[in-house]
Amino acid sequence: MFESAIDKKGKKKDILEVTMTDFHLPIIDLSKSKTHRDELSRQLVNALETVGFLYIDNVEGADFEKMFQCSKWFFDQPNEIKRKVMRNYWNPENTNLYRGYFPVVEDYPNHNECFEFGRDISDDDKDNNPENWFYERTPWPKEDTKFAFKDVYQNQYEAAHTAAMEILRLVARGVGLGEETFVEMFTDKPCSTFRMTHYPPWNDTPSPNAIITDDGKCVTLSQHTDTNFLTLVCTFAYQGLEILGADGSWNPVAPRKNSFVMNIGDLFAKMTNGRFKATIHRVLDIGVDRYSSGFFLEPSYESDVGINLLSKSEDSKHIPEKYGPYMINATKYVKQHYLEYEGLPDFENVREKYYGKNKDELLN
Ligand SMILES: O=C(O)CCC(=O)C(=O)O
Ligand SMILES: [Fe+2]
Repeated sequence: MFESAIDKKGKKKDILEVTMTDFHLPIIDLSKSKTHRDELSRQLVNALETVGFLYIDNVEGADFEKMFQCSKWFFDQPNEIKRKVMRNYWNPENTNLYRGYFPVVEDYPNHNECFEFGRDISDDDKDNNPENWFYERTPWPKEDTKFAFKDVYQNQYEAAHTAAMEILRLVARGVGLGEETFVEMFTDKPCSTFRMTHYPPWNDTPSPNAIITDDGKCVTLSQHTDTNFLTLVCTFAYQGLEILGADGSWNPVAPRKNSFVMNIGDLFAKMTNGRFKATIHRVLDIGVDRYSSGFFLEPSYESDVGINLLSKSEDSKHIPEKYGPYMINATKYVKQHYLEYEGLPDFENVREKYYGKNKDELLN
C-alpha cells in the first residue's frame, strides 16, 4: 500500500529496526461512539490521564491512501513549484507568512519539509484584522489532472475536525461534564492547521546539528510537546514516532494502518490544570523517505484559554487570556526553538504585553 523500503535505484536500504517492546497504546474505535459511548469515554479519559497518546480507528471520511498519494505528489514537485507556495520567510517574493510550504533547512536539527493549511474564513468577515496571519489564506500549488490535492486535503481537514469534536464530546462525558463543554471554542473560526510532512532520510550524512540518540539513531524531528489543543496524526504506518515514558525511556509507536495517532498538546493540558498529559515525542530517521499528515486542532483566535475547562462553571474569577496571543507567546518566546514561527510578526505586541520592561531579557 505505502512506500516500501526500496530506494529509487531499487537498492534495499537499511531501515530502522524497531525493537519490539511490550509498549502498546490504547485503541479507540470511533465507529462505536453511538453504541458504546460510556466505554469509549472512559478509555479516552484514562489514556489522557496516563500515557497521553492513543490510536483512533474508523474515523469517518478519512482516506489515508488518497492523503498519502497527494502528499507524495506534492513533495515530489520540482523546487520551482514549491517555491511558489513557500512562506515569505524563505521566499520574499511571496506574501504568505504562515500558510503554505516550508523547506528542508540544512544544518537544522530537524530534517523535514512541510505544507500547512487552515480553513478559509469568509471574505466578508468584518472582524478580521488583515495582519492576523492565523487566518491567512492558504496558497495552494498548481495541480495536474491526476491529483486533486486541495480538494482531498480540505476534505480530510473536515473529517479530522468532525472526529476531533466527537472525541471532545466523549472526553467531556468521561469527566462528568456536559458533552458540549469543550467543543464551543472550535465552532466559530477555529485556527486549526493541517500539516503534511516529508522527512527525507539523512543517509550517511546527518547535519552536524542532528540529534543522535544514545544508541546511535538520528532524530529527524526533535523531541517536543505539541503546542495546540489536540492532534490527530496519520503516520501512514511508518515507524519512527517515539514517545517518552514517565520512566525516561523512549517507546516506539507501532505502525497501525488506517488509524490516527492521537495526542494532546500543551493547551489542553494547561486548560485541565495538568490532569490530561501533553506527552513528549520525537521522530527518528528511518533510513527511507517518511511521510505523515497531521491535524492540529486549535480554538478560534478570540477563545478564552485562561479558563480551567474542568471547573469553568464555578470559576468566574479566572484571568482571561486570548488563544492567539497565548500561542504567539508560547511559540515565539517560551519554546523559542521553532524555526517555522521565527519570521512571524508579533502583530499583537505580545512581547511587550507579556513581559513589559523585562522584554529585553528575552533571547528572541
Ligand atoms: O510525523 C509524525 O509521526 C509526528 C509529527 C509530529 O509530532 C508533529 O508534527 O508535531
Ligand atoms: Fe508533535
